[in-house]
Amino acid sequence: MPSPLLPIERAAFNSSEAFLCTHGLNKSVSLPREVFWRAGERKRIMHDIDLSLYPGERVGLVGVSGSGKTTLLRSLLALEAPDSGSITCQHRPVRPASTAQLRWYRRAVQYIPQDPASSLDPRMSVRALVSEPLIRLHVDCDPDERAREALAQVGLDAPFLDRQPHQLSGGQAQRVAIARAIATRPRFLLADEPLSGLDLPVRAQVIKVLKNLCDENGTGLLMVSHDLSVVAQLCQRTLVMHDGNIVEDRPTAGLWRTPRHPATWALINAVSQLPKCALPDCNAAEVEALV
Ligand SMILES: Nc1ncnc2c1ncn2[C@@H]1O[C@H](COP(=O)(O)OP(=O)(O)OP(=O)(O)O)[C@@H](O)[C@H]1O
Repeated sequence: MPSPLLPIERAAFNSSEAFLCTHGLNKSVSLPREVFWRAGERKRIMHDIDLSLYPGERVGLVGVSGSGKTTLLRSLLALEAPDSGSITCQHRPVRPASTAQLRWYRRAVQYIPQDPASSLDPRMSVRALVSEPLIRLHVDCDPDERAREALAQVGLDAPFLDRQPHQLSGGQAQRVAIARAIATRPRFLLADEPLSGLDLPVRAQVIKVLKNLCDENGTGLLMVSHDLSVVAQLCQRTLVMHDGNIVEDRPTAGLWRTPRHPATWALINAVSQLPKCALPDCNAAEVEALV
């Protein structure tokens, strides 16, 4: 009988077609010169990254600081150009380009920023913030109606439409940032530490919102996080980055049970206590046996 600890296995995703793929992504940067007459050395920050993201899956991207997570995320967002390799979304190439050229991609793949306090324009109302991507990306809909719908999906009711960012709590601001990202009804969300800076109860609330959204809308999620316990609560699959390489790419529960790379060990050891029932599809006793 299969263990209830095993969430969706990799093979299950392979049966459907990948939504977003990278092939052989490489990027290097120049390090500062040590002496002025010698050129600075180059450091590779992405090494031959091959990655497939499947519709509706929730994937965590973890790794210590400087391992290359943000560089990969920014490349997937077409905000940064790799030195070599390709990114495709449903077989269409994705490259940094003008807003007009990338309109199709921005509608399909949206970004949830780390810090809503600095990402939400303080002069705009929640209504304007959530409907702005709809207008900018020429989405065929009533922006006001879609903004209400997106807000309702993150558990905020209509009176919030007329508030401004300074009238929101941290958790409400992050939910507005999520509403803004889902307003275009994207197929995939790319999130950079969306829960950092939130206290534990608010974090649990936002995890629930994200999980429900992905389940109800069939939206996929790739979430960068330093915190493996957050990834364990939300993601069926985890990618571990180390020195610009993806060193593990496995179902989250398997990764916790039998980490294969020292970088994964280090991350697991950094989590002092995993909340009960944190892993998707397993019970409290099994979680306790793991930690
Ligand atoms: N434009 C740049 N010039 C020089 N070095 C860079 C540049 N961009 C990134 N780096 C370096 O590349 C490495 C990877 O950076 P990146 O921000 O992708 O890591 P990260 O895993 O997201 O880190 P963190 O978790 O701290 O955000 C780091 O050593 C960083 O200093």
